[in-house]
Amino acid sequence: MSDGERTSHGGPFEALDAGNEGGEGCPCCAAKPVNDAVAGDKERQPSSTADHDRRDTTLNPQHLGAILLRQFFERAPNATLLIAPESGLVIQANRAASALFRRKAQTIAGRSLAEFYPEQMGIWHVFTEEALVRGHAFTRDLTLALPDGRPHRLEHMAVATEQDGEDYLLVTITDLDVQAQRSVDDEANTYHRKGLDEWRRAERYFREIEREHHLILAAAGEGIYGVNVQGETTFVNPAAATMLGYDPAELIGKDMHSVIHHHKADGTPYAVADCPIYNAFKQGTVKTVDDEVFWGKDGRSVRVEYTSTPIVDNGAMVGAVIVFRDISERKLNEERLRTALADNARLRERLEMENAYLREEIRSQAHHHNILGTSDAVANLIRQIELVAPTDANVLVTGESGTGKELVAHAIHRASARSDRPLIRVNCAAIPRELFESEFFGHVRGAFTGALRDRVGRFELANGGTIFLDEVGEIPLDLQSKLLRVLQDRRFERIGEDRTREVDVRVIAATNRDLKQESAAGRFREDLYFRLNVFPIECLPLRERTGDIPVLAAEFLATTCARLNLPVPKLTKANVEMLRAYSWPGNARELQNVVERAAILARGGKLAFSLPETGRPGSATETATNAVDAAGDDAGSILTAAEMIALEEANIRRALEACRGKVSGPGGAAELLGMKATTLYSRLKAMAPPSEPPPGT
Ligand SMILES: Nc1ncnc2c1ncn2[C@@H]1O[C@H](COP(=O)(O)OP(=O)(O)OP(=O)(O)O)[C@@H](O)[C@H]1O
Repeated sequence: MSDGERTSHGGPFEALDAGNEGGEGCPCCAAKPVNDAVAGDKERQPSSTADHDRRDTTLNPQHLGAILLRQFFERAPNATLLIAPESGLVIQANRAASALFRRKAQTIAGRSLAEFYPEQMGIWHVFTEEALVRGHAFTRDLTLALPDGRPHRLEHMAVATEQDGEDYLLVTITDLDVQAQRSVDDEANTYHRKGLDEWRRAERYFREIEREHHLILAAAGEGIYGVNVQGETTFVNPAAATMLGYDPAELIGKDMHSVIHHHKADGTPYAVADCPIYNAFKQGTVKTVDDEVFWGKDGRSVRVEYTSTPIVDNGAMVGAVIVFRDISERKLNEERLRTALADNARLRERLEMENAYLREEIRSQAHHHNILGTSDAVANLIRQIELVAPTDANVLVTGESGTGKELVAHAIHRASARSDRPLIRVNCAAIPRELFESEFFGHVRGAFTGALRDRVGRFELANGGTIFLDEVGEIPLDLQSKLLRVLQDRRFERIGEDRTREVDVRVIAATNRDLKQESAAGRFREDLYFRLNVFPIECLPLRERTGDIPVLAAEFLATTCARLNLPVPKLTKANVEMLRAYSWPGNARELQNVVERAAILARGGKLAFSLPETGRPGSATETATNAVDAAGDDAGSILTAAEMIALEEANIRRALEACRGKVSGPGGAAELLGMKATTLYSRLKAMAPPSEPPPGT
């Protein structure tokens, strides 16, 4: 069969094609246009059957349908063949088929399938049979012999129909590679679209976050600014700008250190190299500074605390963010509080001191009277006091208990240039060993258990005045060295405090011990002894200056009666002699007690002294009493010093017997004798053993 014969083969579109080239003889050419779409093509030069069809203006619906079908066939994107299965000829091929077969459509129509599918006709038969039987079929077994020789993966799909007793197949050929590529492209498109959407969403999200961050930065009460690695400001929040009195625009891009951080609070220049903000990103560490100044636009300094945090981007340091707070108000309040607390502490100390002074004042009232006495001893004593008082020399007053040592200390202080400052007495015998240091030098709160608050020591209280260390021989050895230091250097520290305090104090010490002997025995530091004993004053016992007894007795009687509002009884010569005859182991204090008791017990203006029992017959005491009795109002027999000592010792022994050997405390011999326990102990030490009979017995 020739090409010309093959193209003349009829088919479903044959009626449309036959004799219609150029539109001649077309039954619908004279008809009116059916629609604008078809009419719209009129202007185009007809070049094909389809163009001719478009040019038609009057078509009946069947004709139109046929034309449209033909056009759809022509323009279908897949290669499509109209096949007569019985003859195995291609009746028509569309443009896509022409493209696939790499041949003009006209050269495909009318040709045998065997030309295009050589050696595959068996597959074709099976395929067409199936399509004819089932109405449709598809296969991927057929391949095309194309000029490029490239294997094409194809899918053939056939739909069967019948016309005028003839079977026809419409075979659509899909290039599977193209289809696969389309799927890939489509998938890629989908991904692309999705990615684009995702990206837009992320962009929106970040825009939102940035907006929120800006809002947060703007709303933050703290000043926040950022600097790049050159130290130039990259952003400033409104709070920072307001605190420093700038407009944010004035700070952006400027070297922040030289604008706001150029000097320290004391006015010295602040080198950039020392600036913690710069160091934050140079060293990659966060720096926190709790008290520095930033400088405002108007030149005023703003006290700030700030944190400089390095900003790292992709492993590289890109700058720092600085968050700061104006602490001027807080610092002011802290300073006010500190001042208030210091004032409070000062006030408390002053009150404490005043309290101590007042207590001293009350206590020293007892010593307010002058040193009395007509004896040479008292005259000598007063001379010594007058001599030493104006100097600042330390004084060591020695003497038995009750001989007037404290009275001497007060007299020296009163007559000194320090008299307008207090005299502070410390009874060293009354301080528990562990409290010595605190008592002397004070302590700070928490220095030891029970130190609930700061305490001023006695040395500090006496500053500018005099400290009277009564019973100085009782100071423990370990504290003696500290005492020596304050005497030498005039410096000391409160317990628990590093601060060294200076003090200007005159020291008057008193003791009934023989400190020389004590230091020889290693119980008292020799250097301290010499330090204290710059000017020694000895107070003689009353028994060695009995001439003072009348004056003292009269004074004690007068002051007692005045104090107790009693009539003043007459102190007779006999009374005086009786008093002179007694050995007065308790010295003036004992005399004072005896006189006081007698004043209270006086009947009808007559004094009756109740002196301690004199002891056994023939004893020195008895002798003394008898001598006084015998003398009446006249001067009687006088006891010798040895007799007096014997009398005193006998008296002490009797007191010990009466108290069953108890020396100190309530009901002890010291109380009975009217002397201090420490004095009694030193007396006992000096006494002969009890087996030895006292002289004169
Ligand atoms: N010469 C004196 N003139 C007036 N009063 C005196 C005299 N001597 C002592 N007294 C009085 O005797 C009492 C004891 O005196 P003071 O306390 O001064 O003695 P002391 O030696 O310090 O005693 P102690 O060693 O027991 O502390 C005081 O009331 C004091 O006024």
